Amino acid sequence: MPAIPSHVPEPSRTDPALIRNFCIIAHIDHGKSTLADRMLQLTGVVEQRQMRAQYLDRMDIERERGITIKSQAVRLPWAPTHDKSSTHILNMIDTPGHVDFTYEVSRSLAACEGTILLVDAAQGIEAQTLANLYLAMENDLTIVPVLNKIDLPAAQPEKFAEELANLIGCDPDDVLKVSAKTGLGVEALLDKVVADVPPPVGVKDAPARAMIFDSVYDSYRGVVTYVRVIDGQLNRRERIRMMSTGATHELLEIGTNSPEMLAADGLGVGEVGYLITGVKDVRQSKVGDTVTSMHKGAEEALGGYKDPRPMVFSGLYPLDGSDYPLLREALDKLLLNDAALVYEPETSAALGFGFRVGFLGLLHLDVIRERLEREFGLDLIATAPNVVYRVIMEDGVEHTVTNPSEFPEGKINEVYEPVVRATILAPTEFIGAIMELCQTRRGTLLGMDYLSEDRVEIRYTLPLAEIVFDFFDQLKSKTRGYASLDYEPTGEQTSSLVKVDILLHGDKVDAFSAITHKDAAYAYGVRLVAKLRELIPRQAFEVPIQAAIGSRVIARETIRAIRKDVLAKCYGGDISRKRKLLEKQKEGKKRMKMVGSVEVPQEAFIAVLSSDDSAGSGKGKK
Ligand SMILES: Nc1nc2c(ncn2[C@@H]2O[C@H](COP(=O)(O)OP(=O)(O)OP(=O)(O)O)[C@@H](O)[C@H]2O)c(=O)[nH]1
Repeated sequence: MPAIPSHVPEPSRTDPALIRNFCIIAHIDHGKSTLADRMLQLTGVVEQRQMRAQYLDRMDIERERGITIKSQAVRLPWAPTHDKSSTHILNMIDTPGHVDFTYEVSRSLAACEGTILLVDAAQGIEAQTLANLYLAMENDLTIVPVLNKIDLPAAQPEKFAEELANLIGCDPDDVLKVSAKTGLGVEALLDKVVADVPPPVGVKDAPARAMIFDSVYDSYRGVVTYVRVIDGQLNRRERIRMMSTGATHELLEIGTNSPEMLAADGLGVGEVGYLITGVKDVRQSKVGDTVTSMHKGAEEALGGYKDPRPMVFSGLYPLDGSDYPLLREALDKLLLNDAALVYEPETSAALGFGFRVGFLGLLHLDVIRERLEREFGLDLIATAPNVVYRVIMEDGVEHTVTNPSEFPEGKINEVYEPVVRATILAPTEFIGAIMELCQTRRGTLLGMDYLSEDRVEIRYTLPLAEIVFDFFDQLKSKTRGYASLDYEPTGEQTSSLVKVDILLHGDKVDAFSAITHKDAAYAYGVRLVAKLRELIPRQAFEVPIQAAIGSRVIARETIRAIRKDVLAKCYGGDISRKRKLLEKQKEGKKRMKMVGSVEVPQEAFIAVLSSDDSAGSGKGKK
């Protein structure tokens, strides 16, 4: 491993000609984090003994699941092999690979001039490789194609080099072949980044403009904001202005990450680093916003700022009602670090007090839920995830529905649901199975391209609601795990959607209301009613369970009555035994929820909401 270069240029005074800003885009598990680790090691910024796998993924959940959620930037000094005297500064921006976080990927790309397109040499191009490649092309980035994992016996570097070369229009020989695991070829890759990625261009004497590409809450220092300076410079202690809100802050600290924070006097053209202003909430320092100086600042923001918009909603309820204040506190804390999270209090007749929470997608939902349970010790029930509907009434009044039980009654003119453009990559033998699945999910075929003889890219428009449930699991099982999926929101469409209510003894159970396509309503009703009949114990009176659209019942089951006499067994006069039985019954009652006049065990709610074949359970992540 090379030693740390003796001369590392001063952060604020780096000549832009020596800077290379790049990121790594890859499909999940193709080895981005491992490659980043190797680069940290080779450039000497992390010493061998401090090295731990996935150095840049700091959150526990990221580490356990092996996924990157928050992007990070790190400054790597590198003197290319052919000229050891010119130390360059490579700013590597690690981007999240998952579809829920596409907006963060696109911001990270906007902070770079080049990107490493990393593809697993045993897998080939996958859906996210393509999605990210298109994003990189839109941003005019120089693309450095790389095949990873060439140490694997199953690797087919020649075949996939051809595939990659066809895709981006280069020579197969220009595709670098590396092993992020062993380090083979990684030095050559760093040299190629220096040679191929253009240095940043910006106007040194112009008013400062820096783009925020990440913003992270730190419990000691407040919000740490990651920026790329485009024009001018930002200096320590000056007052800065956030251009989307006009808010001004004092720049308490500015510096670079190597990979730990290193304070500097300022950041100049093309540089990547962090800012600390003492703000306590990432919403005050939004990804995509432009930072400028308060005095003689820039007039025009850098384009592209967009507020994150929640796509999927779910109700979160504490199992133990007395945990409600704790849940509120926990959500407030997570909000500090997550500008995409939205929530508001909600009450459910069946589940009590809780929150309706909005997420970017299913992975985001899973991560938040897991953090609430793990970091705050909460036991939660989550209602089936649903998308956001726009309902226009006959009198022109418009409703935005984020909770199925609030779907308006009365005369409805039109219902709009969000749609996505989905890209599926798979071996050609599965084309039939994939098309069948997409058709049953109300998909419209957009097109199909062959990437090579045996791999195909299929594009569909699909309602988001059909994807958020178990689509990905189904796709995987129908293609023996070979298909990959990516999707991006593309707007909305009108659909024949109805609300199905579930009634217990005539009372609606709000937690089970669902919005479905009218053709799927009957199946949903029948399934839920049958399941509830299995799960709800017999009561002292007969209980009908019905599924209904408005006042029209579409499915029905009945729980027959019993006379529940726990003391019947206690013939004779053994008082202590009687007392024991009565106490046991009292304990059981505590875990019951009353829905109208019916006692429903909490387990029944959990079983229905968490089972795979209900209206969806959040298991469709990738
Ligand atoms: N054999 C071999 N395995 C590798 C190589 N690079 C990465 N891996 C393994 O591939 C798996 C995925 O690697 P990661 O670096 O976590 O992948 P990633 O692309 O960062 O994944 P996300 O963060 O989820 O997007 C890990 O088990 C790595 O050990 C390689 O060059 N050779």
